[in-house]
Parts: sequence; structure tokens; C-alpha cells
Amino acid sequence: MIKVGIVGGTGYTGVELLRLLAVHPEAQLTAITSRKEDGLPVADMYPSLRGRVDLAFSAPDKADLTQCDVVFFATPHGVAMAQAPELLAKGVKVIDLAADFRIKDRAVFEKTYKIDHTAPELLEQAVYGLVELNREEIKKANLIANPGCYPTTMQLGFAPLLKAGVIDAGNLIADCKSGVSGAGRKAEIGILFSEASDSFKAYGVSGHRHTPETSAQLQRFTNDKVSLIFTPHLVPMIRGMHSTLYGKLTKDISNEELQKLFEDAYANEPFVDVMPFGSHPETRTTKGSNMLRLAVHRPDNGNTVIVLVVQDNLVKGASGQAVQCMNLMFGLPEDMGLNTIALLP
Ligand SMILES: NC(=O)C1=CN([C@@H]2O[C@H](COP(=O)(O)OP(=O)(O)OC[C@H]3O[C@@H](n4cnc5c(N)ncnc54)[C@H](OP(=O)(O)O)[C@@H]3O)[C@@H](O)[C@H]2O)C=CC1
Ligand SMILES: CC(=O)N[C@@H](CCC(=O)OP(=O)(O)O)C(=O)O
Repeated sequence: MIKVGIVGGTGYTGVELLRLLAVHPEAQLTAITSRKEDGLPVADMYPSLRGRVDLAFSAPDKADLTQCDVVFFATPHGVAMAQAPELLAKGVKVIDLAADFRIKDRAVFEKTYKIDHTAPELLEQAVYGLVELNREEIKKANLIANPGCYPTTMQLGFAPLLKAGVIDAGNLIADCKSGVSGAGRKAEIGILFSEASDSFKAYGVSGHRHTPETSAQLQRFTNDKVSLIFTPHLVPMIRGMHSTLYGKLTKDISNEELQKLFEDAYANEPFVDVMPFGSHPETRTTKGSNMLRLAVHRPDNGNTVIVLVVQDNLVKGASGQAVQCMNLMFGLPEDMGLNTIALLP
């Protein structure tokens, strides 16, 4: 059994890790931290876990994380970088759901997150945990930088087009919508029920921290300079993400060939569903599951290709993706513990 620690077990991605790992056949939950809920049984806070998780939360400084085989950080940016060096030195694998190790360029990270990086020596060894685009590296990794939720949709949607060289890398547009759980479990005016439940708005339009992360990763797939415009929106739902991606075609290519690019790219992927050309994927078809669905469109057979991508931000966009990485890092079947079908309606 793999002994698992979770730092930040009370947050949304933390409890999602608990939901997935409590029924994972090879995972043994060993330590779950919370600064605020030290000593409280996990199932008292989350009764959905009654009979499944019999641990109590412990304060991070009391939890002996070094006894774990792997520690997930489901914490704000800046927490994992403080503890990862010691854990890695003691042979514990680390999977960070925050951004501490996602951007290789320290200066870009510090400018984007306005945090001084305290473990820059680990940036090079960290492996970006987007399995479909980085599987072999993840298998060998000790330190995973789990991708952001929006970047997962943008990369899986744009990558096949960039790899095939059929769109203008300098003209990528992503119009993305997230459910409110994407903002985490915290008290903040903008995510109160009466503020967010019957309304719809864009945010971060002049610059969101996921743009440098996504651009740097997409740059791996083309020699042309990537230029991405990314506009996130907050939608009145709890879970779910819908990204509408626009690319300008630069090659003469048929709709069938476009569709085939995606079908070939994801033919053997258990967690990417390429729907028939012209489909309209719905976020609810991914709710609670690790599946990401996408569909290709080409309005009026013109020179714009549109890729619609949906996922559950807390599963494929965060904790499910992290467990997918864990499975690979420990030589387990990639889909172990992740085969839940989405909730409908
Ligand atoms: N929500 C989402 O859809 C996604 C989130 N992410 C990323 O995952 C990470 C976690 O997100 P989310 O679960 O939404 O966040 P939440 O705000 O819901 O939870 C944060 C957790 O971290 C703990 N925590 C906060 N500060 C510290 C600290 N200094 N040291 C130790 N523990 C701390 C909190 O518990 P306590 O205060 O009791 O210690 C809490 O359990 C973030 O970096 C986020 O950006 C990534 C993809 C998607
Ligand atoms: C709705 C909402 O607020 N979403 C978050 C995205 C959270 C996330 O996945 O990103 P990181 O891990 O990079 O923080 C936001 O836009 O900040």
C-alpha cells in the first residue's frame, strides 16, 4: 500500500483527494493536515467520508509527513515550496496542486505570483503533471507540478493543432468558464451565494496567472512564437469548466482531417473523450469524473477552428489529475481508482 499524506485536507481539492483516495485500492491515507481543524475527525467535518476515513486532521507541524510515500499539497501557492526540499531529501514523493513548480523560469514565476521562490533548485527537476502530454516523464518523477484547471483544458485542446502545425500559434484565443469551487473553500465576498449564484462575469481579463503557465507549455509543441489571449469567467455553478478555444487555420485541411488529428492524438487516452465533429459537450457529463470531453467545430467551413473542452475543475482539473500522476509514479495502472462515471442529471 502507498502511504499518502495530504496537506490542506479541508479545502475543495483536499476533500476531493480524500474522496478519490478513500476508495483507491492501493492508497492508505496516513496523515491529513489542517491548521484550523487540528484534532477534528475528518468524517465529522465531511460526513460523506464516514466509515471510509477514520483519521483526524492534524496541524501541519504535528503531522509526520516523512513516514508517507507521497504527499499531496492541496494548499495555496507558496506552501509546498517550503516543505518539499525536506520531504524529497527523505525519499518522499511530492505532488503539488498549486503553482509552486509549474513555471520553470523563476523570474516569471515570481512576477506572476508575487511570491519569492524559496526552493528554486527544485524547479528543474519538477515534472509538469499533465499526463496526456508528459506521461513518460511523470513515470520517473519525484516532484510533480500538477497543472492549473484552466491550463489543462487549453493545452489538451490546442496541443494536437499546434503539433500538426495547422493553426497560427501567434493567434490563440481561449474563452473559459469555471464553476465557483475553482476559487476554493474560503469566505470571500465575490463567491458568496448571493453574489455569484444569479450572475455571470469575466475576471482577470487584462492578465491571469494561467496565461504564462499555458503559453510556456504550449510553446513545447511549435517553433513559432505562441501568443495566447485567455479570458476566464465565473459561472453560477459549483463544479465544472467549459473552455471555447479559437485557432486560425494556416493549412488547407478538411474537417475529417481535423477531427482525425484529435482522434489520433487521444486514441489510447482513458480520460480524454473526443466527441463526434460538431458536438456540444456539457460540463455535467464530467461532474465527479476524471474525464475531459472535447469537440471540434469549424463555423461555415471557414478558416477558424473551434475546440470546445469540458471537465470537472476539481477532478481532471486538479485532484483526479494528481491521482493519475500518483498511479504512474508508483507503477500502477493509470486509471486505478479513477473510473467513476459522471453524475447525471
Ligand atoms: N479549486 C480548484 O478548482 C483548483 C485548485 N487548484 C489549486 O489547488 C490548491 C488548493 O485549492 P483549493 O482546494 O481550492 O483551496 P482551498 O482554499 O479550498 O483549501 C486550501 C487548504 O489549504 C490549507 N492551508 C491554507 N494555508 C495553508 C498553509 N499556509 N499551510 C498549510 N495548509 C494551509 C487550508 O486548511 P487550513 O487553513 O485549515 O490549514 C485548506 O485545507 C490551490 O493552490 C489552488 O490554486 C488547482 C486546480 C483547481
Ligand atoms: C473560479 C476561480 O477563481 N478559479 C481560480 C482558478 C484556480 C486554479 O485552478 O488555479 P491555480 O491552481 O493556478 O490557483 C482562479 O481563476 O484563480
